[in-house]
Amino acid sequence: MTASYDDDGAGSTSSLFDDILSGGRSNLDEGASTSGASGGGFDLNSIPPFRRFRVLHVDPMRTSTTWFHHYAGVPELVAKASRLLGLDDVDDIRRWEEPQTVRYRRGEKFSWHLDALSPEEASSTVGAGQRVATLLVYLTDVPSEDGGATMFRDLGGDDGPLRVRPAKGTALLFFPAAGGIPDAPFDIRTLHCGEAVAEDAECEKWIAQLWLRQRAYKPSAPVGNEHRKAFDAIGKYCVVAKGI
Ligand SMILES: O=C(O)CCC(=O)C(=O)O
Ligand SMILES: [Fe+2]
Repeated sequence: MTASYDDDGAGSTSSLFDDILSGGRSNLDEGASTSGASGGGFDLNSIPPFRRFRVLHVDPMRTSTTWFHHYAGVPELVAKASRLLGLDDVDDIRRWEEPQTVRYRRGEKFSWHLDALSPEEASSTVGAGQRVATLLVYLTDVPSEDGGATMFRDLGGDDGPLRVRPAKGTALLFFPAAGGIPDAPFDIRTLHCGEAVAEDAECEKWIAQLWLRQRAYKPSAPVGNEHRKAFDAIGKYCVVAKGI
């Protein structure tokens, strides 16, 4: 279930992680926004290297913090994710939801949940349909004593849930809506959580994540985010996208 996210020559993966990390860590408190792309008296979209959109979760299920990115801000990530999934044309690249970066500080977590969307949302003929793949890239190492594992309740053994330990540069790919009970809109075996980072942890947990939908997805954040604006940049990393 885990896959190495090593580069195959298309660019430096570690610099991608480092860019996300430095980009995410600086400016963290410079005007968070709950509902729009600007806040704190300036436009968050203007902050390099990634134009970001921060979501403050009101849901106690999730106490971490999420930033939404322009596709054009993380073309290497989108390109490599597309290659990993075998997506080979423009219409498929349009299926990605907004790339996101998530930070978990001490004590922060994301409780048990399914990534698959509700039957109503998934079966609607308008919109992008179901989430068919989750790609989660670990941007930091989190040692086992510091918690922070991605845990799958039903995929473990006698010792409890399957625990995927965050290791910088690795990725976790799973399919929230494939298989499982016939005709069900999700696979219950993918029930998972982001374990709380220990209260005395020395490190933070950072991940990047992407969700792939069945059909073309219309991004809602940050303002002005569009797949097509990233096509040229994606083409630098993704051979199949070069014909765009
Ligand atoms: O942080 C994790 O390990 C899991 C995150 C997750 O499941 C999600 O964001 O949907
Ligand atoms: Fe999830």
